Amino acid sequence: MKIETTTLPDVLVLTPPRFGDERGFFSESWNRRTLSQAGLDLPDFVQDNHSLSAHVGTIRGLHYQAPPFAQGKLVRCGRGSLLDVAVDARLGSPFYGQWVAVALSDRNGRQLWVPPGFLHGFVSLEPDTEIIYKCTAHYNRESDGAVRWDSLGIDWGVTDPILSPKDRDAPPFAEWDSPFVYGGGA
Ligand SMILES: Cc1cn([C@H]2C[C@H](O)[C@@H](COP(=O)(O)OP(=O)(O)O[C@H]3O[C@@H](C)C(=O)[C@@H](O)[C@H]3O)O2)c(=O)[nH]c1=O
Repeated sequence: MKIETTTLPDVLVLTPPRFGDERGFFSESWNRRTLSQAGLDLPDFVQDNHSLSAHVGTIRGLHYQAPPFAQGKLVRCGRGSLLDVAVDARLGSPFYGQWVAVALSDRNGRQLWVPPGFLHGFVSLEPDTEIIYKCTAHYNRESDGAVRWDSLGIDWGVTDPILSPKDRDAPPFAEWDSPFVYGGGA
């Protein structure tokens, strides 16, 4: 298991080994014990999500659930490729408003750990891109929120993305009241 840091210290890139043979490959996409032995103990996961973005340039994000339903997410790409983005939204954090973008694909097998207190979003880079992610809290519709994708200077590589109505109407980061507090156990 390869564990890499990013420019945001709490956001990590995990790459489980793949065992390739003439059939393809085998990989343990999640193994609590292996991660723990590597020194990383993530919170418990209670929900797995899977979505398909049919077209290149689909952006989903930037999303969050407010406490006490804040979610940490372990994200990977099941098919195609995507640019996955995490934004530190914890008031008082030295990295507040900073973001990291990591390319995840079905080829590179990389996973992004997005902790609670971070906004999450992605753009699809290929048709029929599938994202799969484990969550540390259940979906709670009333706590679900979004921040405008283009309000943080993130280089998505697209200027006219496909968006849901919710994401099109989301407030810009500067006009949004973050419910997350640094060190507040978001
Ligand atoms: C997120 C979610 C949605 N839904 C329902 C609500 C709605 O009817 C339908 C589609 O929801 P959305 O438009 O919010 O789906 P989507 O835009 O894909 O939202 C997701 O985006 C990524 C970036 C995330 O990080 C996720 O946490 C989630 O916010 O699915 C659930 O039933 N459970 C869930 O956990």
